[in-house]
Amino acid sequence: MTFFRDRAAFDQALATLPAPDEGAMEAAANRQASLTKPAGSLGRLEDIALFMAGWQGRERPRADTIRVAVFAGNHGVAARGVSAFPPEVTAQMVANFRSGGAAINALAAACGAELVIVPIDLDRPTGDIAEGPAMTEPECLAAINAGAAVIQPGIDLLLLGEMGIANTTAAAALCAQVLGGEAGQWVGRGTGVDAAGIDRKAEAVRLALARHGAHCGDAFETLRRLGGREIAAIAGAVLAARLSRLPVMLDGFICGAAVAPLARDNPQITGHCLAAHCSAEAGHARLLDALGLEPLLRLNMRLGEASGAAVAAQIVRSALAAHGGMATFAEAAVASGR
Ligand SMILES: Cc1cc2ncn([C@H]3O[C@H](COP(=O)(O)O)[C@@H](O)[C@H]3O)c2cc1C
Ligand SMILES: O=C(O)c1cccnc1
Repeated sequence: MTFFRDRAAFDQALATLPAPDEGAMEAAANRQASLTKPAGSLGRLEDIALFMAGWQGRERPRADTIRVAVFAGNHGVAARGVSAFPPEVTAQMVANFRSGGAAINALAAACGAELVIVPIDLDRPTGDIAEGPAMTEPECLAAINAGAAVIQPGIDLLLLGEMGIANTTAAAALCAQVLGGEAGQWVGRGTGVDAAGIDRKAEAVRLALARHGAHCGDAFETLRRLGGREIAAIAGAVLAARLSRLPVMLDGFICGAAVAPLARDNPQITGHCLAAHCSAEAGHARLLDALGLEPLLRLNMRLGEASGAAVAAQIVRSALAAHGGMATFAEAAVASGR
């Protein structure tokens, strides 16, 4: 499916983002104020209900149909020894997702979500970003469109995640490029590399920035040069979701890094996004801060696969259950406060 015909269509969409439905948010806020509880006593659950109301355009938003999309891609930079696992694991984990044995299978089932697995050209790893661009323009556009293709009518909330051995290195490169700072501030242990592995990651990021830094003029070019197929797909899904006013739950460090180039071009892009959690990956807290996203959870997770998003979706469900299901002061004949 071609959602974005060419890169100009992608740029155009990013430049003209729709806003949430203010009328629905106001109606939801009025409803919140009438529910049998002290004002504000459900804390961030109330904010989540208003957020969902605004993007769904409903006073009582729903989280009945939750879709989890996990994108997978392989990375040329893996050859530099930047992951604790070999690149074959990407395809092996895709098989595991399909047979139901991964963490995301269990966690998606636990939150009643439908799981969609999107491997993108696993037998064609991206170029090593330390030596050249990750993707050609058609490859990057195809990956972005593979991401956009998971958006369909009838979804209430979209959870995004990824699988791609070595993708914490690509994510660190994106962060260093877009947000600045030393490579060493953005690289972490990923799947569990040792100190020498972290040094190799930082060196790969330094080489990538030296090669591409001056050419990353916009989001598309930054994703094309430094990203990866699954990362570009996440960016495409986030942007296409926005055009349909579909709220999105971002998973961990790699998901956030996929959004960072978009946010540099248009900071409003995170408006329809929730950050599920702050992962244990070194740069994630700083990245969330830069994106202006307050994570819902801090569970010391560092898996990816949308695992954190699936856990956090339960909080959205709870928020909407309270917002939609509680009685008002008038209905319950409870005296309201002064
Ligand atoms: C068995 C297994 C399952 C995973 N599920 C997600 N990841 C996570 O680890 C990878 C990133 O870490 P690095 O940059 O160190 O390779 C990504 O595939 C990410 O989703 C996994 C990694 C492994 C090994
Ligand atoms: O933050 C994440 O999502 C993450 C961290 C390490 C490895 N894979 C994913």
